[in-house]
Amino acid sequence: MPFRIRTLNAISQVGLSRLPGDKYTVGHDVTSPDALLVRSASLHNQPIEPSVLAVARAGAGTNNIPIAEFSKLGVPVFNTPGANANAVKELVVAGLFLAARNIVDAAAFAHRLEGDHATMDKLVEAGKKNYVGFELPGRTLGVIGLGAIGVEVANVALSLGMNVLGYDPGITVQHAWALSSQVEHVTDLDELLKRSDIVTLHVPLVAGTKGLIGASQFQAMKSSAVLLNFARGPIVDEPALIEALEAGQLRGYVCDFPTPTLNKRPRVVTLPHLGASTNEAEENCARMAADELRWYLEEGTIQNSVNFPDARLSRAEGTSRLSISNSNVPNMVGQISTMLAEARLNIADLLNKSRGDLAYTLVDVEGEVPDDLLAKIKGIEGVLSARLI
Ligand SMILES: NC(=O)C1=CN([C@@H]2O[C@H](COP(=O)(O)OP(=O)(O)OC[C@H]3O[C@@H](n4cnc5c(N)ncnc54)[C@H](O)[C@@H]3O)[C@@H](O)[C@H]2O)C=CC1
Ligand SMILES: O=C(O)C(=O)COP(=O)(O)O
Repeated sequence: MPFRIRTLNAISQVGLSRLPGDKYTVGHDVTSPDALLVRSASLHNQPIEPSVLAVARAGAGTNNIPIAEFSKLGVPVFNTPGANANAVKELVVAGLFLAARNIVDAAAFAHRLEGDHATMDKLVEAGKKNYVGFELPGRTLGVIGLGAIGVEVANVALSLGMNVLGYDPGITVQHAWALSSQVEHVTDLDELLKRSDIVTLHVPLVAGTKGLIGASQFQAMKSSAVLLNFARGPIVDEPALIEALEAGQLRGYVCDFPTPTLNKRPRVVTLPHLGASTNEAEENCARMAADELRWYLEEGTIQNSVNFPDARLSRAEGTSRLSISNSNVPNMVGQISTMLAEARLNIADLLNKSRGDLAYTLVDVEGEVPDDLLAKIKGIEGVLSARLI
């Protein structure tokens, strides 16, 4: 039976082509899916179908996915780290210039001009003084969040002649290696806010980052500063943002997330969530997400999950593979191996990995695992999901 994958959002064909037709049925209208392949569509407040074994987000942010709910059901959620970072970085660089040169308002002014050549020339010369900007070299950029995107933004800003401050209490070793040593590491968010001419956000939207930039952060910032938000709308407290703009505490706001309140506001530029919308990024993300699902469905391999540990076990020949998700509590492997021993099944290989409250076990068993034994394993207290591959 082919695996059934339901796609939500438009997923690049380049990625979908990694799911061969003889093994996969893929589409928007696939019923009883084994897996969901999603971009930004929200899975919150939707029933989780019992057929779902895995979820892949073709992209970075997983705030549209109820990860805790999927964890309780033993369902890994995958994302595609770094696959769209260059696309976002390029739009953030555009955002720096949009802000520094008043490009959106200036272009709108030019677009509205009417008359013959001579009239327009006069209007241009009279109007351009309203759009005088500033240059980037020597200005300070504060980067909040130094992950795949933040690191790229910080490094490119140095090449534009900017001074760069970086803040990320949870920076990974891998990203610290990729970050230029010329980026000044700041451990106090307020210090970054006080010293920056432009602040750019590159953190995920989670409970701890909702409203990360609020009234007191706007107070800390220079009144001439610009805030860029290509991460997620709710990371900035919108009422506090409006107040800061109206009180002259903030020069401008450039973001990727239009809202009814922000639209058409002076000194606010909203783009329609375009950060990852390049052919290259869409292909990278879709390819990676499709591979992650394929590896998991066909081999039980876990790579780039946001809730489960990485797990890979080379397959012992002539074996049946059990893929088991369980609570990270003592004696789970003991109970599983006892059941296999009682059924006179020999274990050829076994892998057990944990992450937080969750653990994942792959067991290669010599011979066939009967359905009633699989049902018994599923019935062990603490086993969240189990299947035979
Ligand atoms: N506009 C768009 O189309 C796109 C937006 N995004 C957004 O950008 C976010 C970041 O993406 P990546 O860089 O790929 O993710 P990432 O996981 O590589 O990096 C996120 C970084 O933020 C840091 N962080 C978390 N909480 C923090 C806090 N309170 N203060 C400072 N740093 C904190 C983490 O330690 C991590 O290093 C995504 O979660 C998503 O929301 C991502 C891709 C496209
Ligand atoms: O990867 C992310 O976090 C994004 O925000 C990209 O969203 P999208 O896939 O373009 O809907």
